[in-house]
Amino acid sequence: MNQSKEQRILNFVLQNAVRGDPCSVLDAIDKYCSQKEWAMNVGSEKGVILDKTVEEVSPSVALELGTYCGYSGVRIARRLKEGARLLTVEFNPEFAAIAKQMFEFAGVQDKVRLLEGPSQEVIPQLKKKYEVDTLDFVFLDHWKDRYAPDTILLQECNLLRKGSVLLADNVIIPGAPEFLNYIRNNSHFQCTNYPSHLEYMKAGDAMEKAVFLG
Ligand SMILES: Cc1ncnc2c1ncn2[C@@H]1O[C@H](/C=C/CNC(=O)c2cc(-c3ccc(F)cc3)cc(O)c2O)[C@@H](O)[C@H]1O
Ligand SMILES: [Mg+2]
Repeated sequence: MNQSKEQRILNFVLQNAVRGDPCSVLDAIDKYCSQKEWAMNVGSEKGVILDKTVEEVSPSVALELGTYCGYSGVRIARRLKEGARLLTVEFNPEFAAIAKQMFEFAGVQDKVRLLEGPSQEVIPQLKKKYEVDTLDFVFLDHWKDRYAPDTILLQECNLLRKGSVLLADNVIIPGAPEFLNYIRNNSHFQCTNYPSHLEYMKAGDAMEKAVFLG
């Protein structure tokens, strides 16, 4: 059976990056996906916005929705302080297996826990099953029509506290209009838009940051 694109990305990392060096893993993925096969990693340009937000928040507990191959999970984990952890949610078993190998090769596996399943099932389990009190940072990069319902679910599950930061990818391409409409018209959130470009392309994209005001 011929390999998937995601398997080819992982193989390129295993053959071209340095084990235990997260930056070399990110560089290898960006090199492969800009030169060989496009893939929906947040990429290096929007990745800098993600880096800066993680550094600014300095989260103890971070959540990512939509692990895919693990690119943004590695990007976030490499910036986490000692003892901090990233919970990342992925419902596609093949992608989850790829991402786990990506985290191990990058050497961030002790900071990252991959939770397999749909976000709408995993989020209500975070407090009891995964011992989460509240989330300091949430990166939304899964199906775009899930951003709004999952933001509502996070609130219903009391997982956000005053100052929790949400960062959403792709609010221009593919777009998340329902999410933008919800979050920008909600007095409990302070929103900031960060214009950028679609990963590995010239087309315009943007990220949206939303700080929960409690
Ligand atoms: C409810 C639920 N629960 C758990 N895992 C879930 C989940 N919903 C999705 N997932 C998982 O997350 C990833 C999905 C990511 C979706 N991202 C995009 O669709 C995306 C698309 C583009 C894009 C831009 C221009 C184009 F022409 C084509 C595509 C760029 C991007 O950056 C994207 O993120 C994928 O790994 C999927 O299995
Ligand atoms: Mg994305």
